[in-house]
Amino acid sequence: MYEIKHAVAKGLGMFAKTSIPRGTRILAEKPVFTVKSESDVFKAFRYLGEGEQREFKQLSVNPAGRSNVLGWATAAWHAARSLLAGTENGDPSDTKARNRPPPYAKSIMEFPSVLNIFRNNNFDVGKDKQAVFRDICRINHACVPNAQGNFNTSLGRFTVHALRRIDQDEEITLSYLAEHGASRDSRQNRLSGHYGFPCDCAACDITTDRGRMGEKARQNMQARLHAYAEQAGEREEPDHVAELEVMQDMIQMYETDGLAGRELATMCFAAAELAVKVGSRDVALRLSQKGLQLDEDAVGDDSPILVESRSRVKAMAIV
Ligand SMILES: C[S@@+](CC[C@H](N)C(=O)[O-])C[C@H]1O[C@@H](n2cnc3c(N)ncnc32)[C@H](O)[C@@H]1O
Repeated sequence: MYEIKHAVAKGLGMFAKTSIPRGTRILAEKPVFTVKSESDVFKAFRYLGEGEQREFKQLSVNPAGRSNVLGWATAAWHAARSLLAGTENGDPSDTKARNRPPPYAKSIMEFPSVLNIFRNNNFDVGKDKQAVFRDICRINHACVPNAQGNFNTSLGRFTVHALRRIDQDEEITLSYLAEHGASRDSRQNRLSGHYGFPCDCAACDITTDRGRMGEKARQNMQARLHAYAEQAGEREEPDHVAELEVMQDMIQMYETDGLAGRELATMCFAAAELAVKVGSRDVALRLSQKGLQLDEDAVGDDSPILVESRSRVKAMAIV
């Protein structure tokens, strides 16, 4: 369904080899390794096989990232700790470790580049863990992505689903951000600050009508949210009708901009709950069905996330 090839200035990227319908599971990949914190990265890396280490080292490096002096010092510290605590001469009670093959990477000097690659390529897989994947790590970011990645705990794999139809030869994109209503500046700051790259996606290109319209819609929405929050602060009781209107406008803004996926699904469920509170059962039904469809497209019907969303809708008792 996909191939990995050059994506101009972004390095490599993942492209559709055929037209991919909305909701399709494009891939379900097992992590190369999973860690709970950066200090475990070198250890995890050392226990990869030689081939896997080679593949890991071919993932993209971030020259502008946190490879500064402090970064190198932190890296060296983790590496030294990992080598000193190494199980070669380490804890004799760790029987699992004794049965493992010897680690391949032994040099502290290797660690800064390992950490840089990890930082540039890890994905959250829930329970405060991060993982690195062979193919998924080649998927570039877009602020209005056409696919979404989620960790499916029952499969033990990270899945990527098409959020809309993806045309043949179109680049498959994910969003590295958790929320998408923010202005271009704040998205750019977050992506440069956290991931070290200036985003060049279509939504960030304000030289085009598409980019400008999306930006204007976000700014209007933020002004609306701000005004609503100020009014709400002055009220004694919450005004659920006004709140529902704001949420519906926000949902509409996301949809008009081409955003879909779990964030929008969650907004639909929250708005449906408000609609139940104000007695608009039809609105609640429409919003909750939309939310379930968005979730199913983003995670697939074997995902525990969808099971949870279905229970959330069931608890609204609207059908
Ligand atoms: C997880 S990797 C994605 C795959 C990478 N392009 C490669 O060659 O392996 C993340 C890196 O890709 C590049 N990248 C991803 N999305 C981008 C975007 N929207 N604009 C510019 N660069 C991007 C950045 O260099 C970023 O640090």
